[in-house]
Amino acid sequence: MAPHAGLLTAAVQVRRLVRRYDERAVLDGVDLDIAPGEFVALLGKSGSGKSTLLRALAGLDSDVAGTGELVVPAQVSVVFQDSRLLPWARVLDNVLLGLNGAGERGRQSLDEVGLAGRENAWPNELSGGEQQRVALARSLVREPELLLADEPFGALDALTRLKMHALLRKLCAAHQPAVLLVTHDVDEAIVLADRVIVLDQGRLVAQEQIELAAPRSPADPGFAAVRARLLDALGVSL
Ligand SMILES: Nc1ncnc2c1ncn2[C@@H]1O[C@H](COP(=O)(O)OP(=O)(O)OP(=O)(O)O)[C@@H](O)[C@H]1O
Repeated sequence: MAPHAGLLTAAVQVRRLVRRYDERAVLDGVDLDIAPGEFVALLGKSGSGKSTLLRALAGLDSDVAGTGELVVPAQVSVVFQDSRLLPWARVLDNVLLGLNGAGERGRQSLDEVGLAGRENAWPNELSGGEQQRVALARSLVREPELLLADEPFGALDALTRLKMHALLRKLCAAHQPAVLLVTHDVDEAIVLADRVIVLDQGRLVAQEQIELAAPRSPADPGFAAVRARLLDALGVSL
């Protein structure tokens, strides 16, 4: 049996990934597999290397090349904390940026994120939550095999964030991308992910398979125990 048999089916395969800034290893030998369609949430203290890892997977950091193995699918979409919409382009044009002749797909994507009828709006006419919905539509219209999300709901109020959780769950069920979601919010990670991983000083130090039935809520039996284990891995004592 070849040592890599089985990994052929992984959407993401990272081995011994290292990223240094001025000799300091910010990613210090990261190994990570994400299966097709698997939703992985990444937790870690501020400065632990979460965004650095996401940027490496997004192909936005050429300096990690050659340090280890980094295999990602051809189609990768990224969503950030701010929507990064072009202010001078209408909503539909933002969704379709760079895609020719895909107007109908763009409209469908906007419908999927609850923005049917807003195709001709300008980004500054939308709320922060609506702008993030456009960013999700822009990502998903490309049918990514991997969706990378760096605190996509971090700037939203608590109620909007809950709605966005439900939306993201629905979109992931429909499109089945592999997902890596960076978040500071332990409950958000448990509610959304199949698996939660914890990064500390550039190393993956813990992981937790979330077996709780979906849709999940922090009030569910068993939720508090998972949260306690993750907080422990994060070095937070209550
Ligand atoms: N361009 C850079 N030059 C030097 N150091 C950097 C650079 N980018 C990131 N770092 C350092 O790498 C470390 C990890 O940063 P990173 O942004 O990945 O952390 P993070 O876990 O995403 O943090 P946060 O939760 O605060 O967003 C930090 O100590 C940061 O100062």
